[in-house]
Amino acid sequence: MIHMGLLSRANCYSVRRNLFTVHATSSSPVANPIQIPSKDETALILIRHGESLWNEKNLFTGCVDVPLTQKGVEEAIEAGKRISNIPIDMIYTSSLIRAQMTAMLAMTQHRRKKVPIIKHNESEQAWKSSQIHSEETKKQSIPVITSWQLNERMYGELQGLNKQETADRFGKEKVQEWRRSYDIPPPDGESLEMCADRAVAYFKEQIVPQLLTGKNVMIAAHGNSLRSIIMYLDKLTSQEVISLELSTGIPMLYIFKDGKFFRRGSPTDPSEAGVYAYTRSLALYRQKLDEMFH
Ligand SMILES: O=C(O)[C@@H](CO)OP(=O)(O)O
Repeated sequence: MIHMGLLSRANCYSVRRNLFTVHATSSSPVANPIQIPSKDETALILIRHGESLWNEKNLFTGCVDVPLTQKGVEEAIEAGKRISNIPIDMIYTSSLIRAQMTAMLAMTQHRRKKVPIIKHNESEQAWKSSQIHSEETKKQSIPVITSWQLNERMYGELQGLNKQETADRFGKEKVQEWRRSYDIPPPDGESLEMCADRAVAYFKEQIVPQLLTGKNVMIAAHGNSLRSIIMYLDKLTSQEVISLELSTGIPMLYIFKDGKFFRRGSPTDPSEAGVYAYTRSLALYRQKLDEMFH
């Protein structure tokens, strides 16, 4: 049992990180600590970007394109170590720099040392100009596809506002409703449902076909675009998704087998790809810690 009163700030942080890599319910421990998918399986890694400069300042960020902090850089490198043994054939990121930085920094740690290369798809000319003309070199590279559909939920008129000040002004409940409810959008912004309409559609149309052809995929994206994808993968209800909280920079692993997704839960040590807080009690615990330190 953890006594929060006894925890120093530093301890709390590490407890929080460990807490969110442990799944409190279902999935059994993974027998193989390296978690390499077997032949008829492919890996899907989801990772929320590391801490950004606006996460640090506690500002609503949404689609504003803010880079990582030093801590975010370190989180991305740490995440890379956790997944360094898992094969990756394709990377999808949002069009925002914090997700792209996270993917690239994580890949610096990968055992296979393949080169992640951004495929410029903004125009036919850009695509053509970035072609590689050696099959051998292609084999040693990992295509990185960037897409706005994986961007963070657009936070509308809240973008740039301080989260605490907004809660003081509009009330904690209202702000929590904007931040976590499924279908209530913040003023002039996207609800999670609206974000899911583009992110999950993109996942089904673009990413699932890659998994079906045997490619191992990593997605580096955002708190809410990933919450919507996880909601789809884990068949969470609009009520359940309210409690789903994603920490920055913790990679999560799914195995795709026979057309189905299996979440790899309960990692056997803290250096492995983990899972996020899925239970209401863990989410509430995290909220308490957030309130203590923000
Ligand atoms: O500000 C944002 O864009 C998001 C993620 O940092 O915030 P929230 O925690 O409300 O989803």
